[in-house]
Amino acid sequence: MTIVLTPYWTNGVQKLKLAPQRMPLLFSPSQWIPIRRTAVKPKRGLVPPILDESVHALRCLNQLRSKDKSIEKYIYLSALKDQDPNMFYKLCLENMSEITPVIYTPTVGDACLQYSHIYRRPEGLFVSIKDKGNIREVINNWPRIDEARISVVTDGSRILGLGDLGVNGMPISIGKLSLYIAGAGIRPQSTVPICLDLGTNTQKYLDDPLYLGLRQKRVSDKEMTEFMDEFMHEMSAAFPKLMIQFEDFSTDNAFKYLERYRNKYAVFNDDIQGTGAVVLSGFLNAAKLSSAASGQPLSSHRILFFGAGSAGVGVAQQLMSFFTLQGLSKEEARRRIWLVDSQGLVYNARGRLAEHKKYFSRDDYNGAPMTDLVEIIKHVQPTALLGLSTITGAFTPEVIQTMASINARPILFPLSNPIRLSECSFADAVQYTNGSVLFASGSPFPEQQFRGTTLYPGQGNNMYIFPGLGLAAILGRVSSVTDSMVEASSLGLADSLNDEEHAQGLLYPRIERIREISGQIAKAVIRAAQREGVDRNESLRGLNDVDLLKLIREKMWTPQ
Ligand SMILES: NC(=O)C1=CN([C@@H]2O[C@H](COP(=O)(O)OP(=O)(O)OC[C@H]3O[C@@H](n4cnc5c(N)ncnc54)[C@H](OP(=O)(O)O)[C@@H]3O)[C@@H](O)[C@H]2O)C=CC1
Ligand SMILES: CC(=O)C(=O)O
Ligand SMILES: [Mg+2]
Repeated sequence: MTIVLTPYWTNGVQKLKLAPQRMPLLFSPSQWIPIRRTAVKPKRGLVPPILDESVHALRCLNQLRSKDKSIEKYIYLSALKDQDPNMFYKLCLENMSEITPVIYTPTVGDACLQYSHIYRRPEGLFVSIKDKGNIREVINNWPRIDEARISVVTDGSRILGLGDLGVNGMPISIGKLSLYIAGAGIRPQSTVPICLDLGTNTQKYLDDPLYLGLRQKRVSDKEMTEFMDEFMHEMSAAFPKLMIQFEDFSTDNAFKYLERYRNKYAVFNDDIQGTGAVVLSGFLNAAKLSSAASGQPLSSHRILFFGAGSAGVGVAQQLMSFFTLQGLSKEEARRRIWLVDSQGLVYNARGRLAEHKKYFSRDDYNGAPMTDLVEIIKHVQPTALLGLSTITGAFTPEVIQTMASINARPILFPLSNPIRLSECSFADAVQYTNGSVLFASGSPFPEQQFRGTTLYPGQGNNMYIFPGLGLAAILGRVSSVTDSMVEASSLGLADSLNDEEHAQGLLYPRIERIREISGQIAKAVIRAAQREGVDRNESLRGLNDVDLLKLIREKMWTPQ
């Protein structure tokens, strides 16, 4: 333990105090300075004579656009957020569709891959296996404990579809929280990005002299569970008002720790539940258009998942409610879903299966393993093909054409991230279905011209869900995040398409409307929490819907 000069702010004035610190001056200004600091009038002579805010926004935007490489844009925006958070979030809000792909997928994937090389300054909290037994001490170093409300926690073991990146996963926690702030007006000082360092099994990083994490293989399951139990206990003790979002844990641990903590703490897994909710929402809109074209009822849809990890199975679980909402029983809903993993079609007679695949494993097929996707499509006759496999280009022209040959409007959702791992591009989906495709991808694709018409791709990404869900958790002071709350977020999103978006055949609303949408989602989620009795903010219970929505909007932080 060392004694260091710790900066703090009082009445807009920076001061220093002597304080014991484990991590001396480890925090960037945007984390320890109250955001209102930029409102303090600078002294004469310390800024240029004419510094108009709106002109300065244009100046920042021009600087951003002058960079050729996405990673350079990421680095620029990261510095801007550190130096002038108000300007950063103002730019985000005014240019959502341009900036989201830089601070989030796909570019955040590159930022993670290169994190140890592009690293400039500390941001977020690192808790390592070496801290086991003393985790409270590390957490107590966080400079704004009382203000913390939302944390995104990753262990870096499955970052997007890029594999085990170890401590290089920190930018995913940072990026998700930037979207919480931009998308739902969570106060910046309420957010806590966390990366757990439990080692990495990626040799390239262990050999990299610049790697920022521990040089050791991942710890055993037993040691990780002991660590996680201590971490969760200390987090809830230090931050009693915090909701935790688990992000990009490898599939087995994603399911394990969600089940272990979901009834004890306010936690939610973005890859299982957030992805499930966003896909259910887009699927509800796509299925209506598909059924209108085929004349078949909504309940007759058949969904084939290519990829059966945390995301694939999480979405499959959530899509059960698509069918139960149409009046089918759970068993009937289950039978309308098929999974494919790296060994092909998932069915009981195939042999031992991972626990998370068992529920959807088919008992109506006993033949030889079926591994060819075209053959599987011909066997299943799906109306929808969803990709969560990390296999680039798995939806080949033949796969897409086969889907088009059996459906008037095939639903194709290649959802793997980042963009280079997408199962197909929007251009291919349009070309090989003759423009009939109902499309959503995990990362954004450009619109396409087809026979004189502009066709728009959807972005089926959990970024539409978690900001509103998190805002609801904070305002409703929920004790846990229930399945009904997750479903409510999905239905709230599905309902948020406006007339213009409907007319353009969109499956998701335009990202520019994210604040409005997050407000609607937050309202729906708070109502669900109230119905289930997990809300602890009694003052919201007496509000009618109009007043609740008004209050939600008033509570959103806005850059000054
Ligand atoms: N759009 C969104 O909002 C989100 C997208 N995702 C994306 O989903 C992807 C998957 O994530 P996650 O589920 O956690 O990852 P996993 O690695 O756990 O799952 C991948 C799945 O794909 C299967 N698979 C791998 N190779 C093949 C193959 N050749 N043929 C068929 N199936 C194959 C795996 O099979 P097996 O089980 O046999 O190993 C596994 O079931 C990632 O790219 C991630 O970015 C995740 C969350 C949100
Ligand atoms: C979007 C997201 O959470 C993922 O790809 O993991
Ligand atoms: Mg994720």
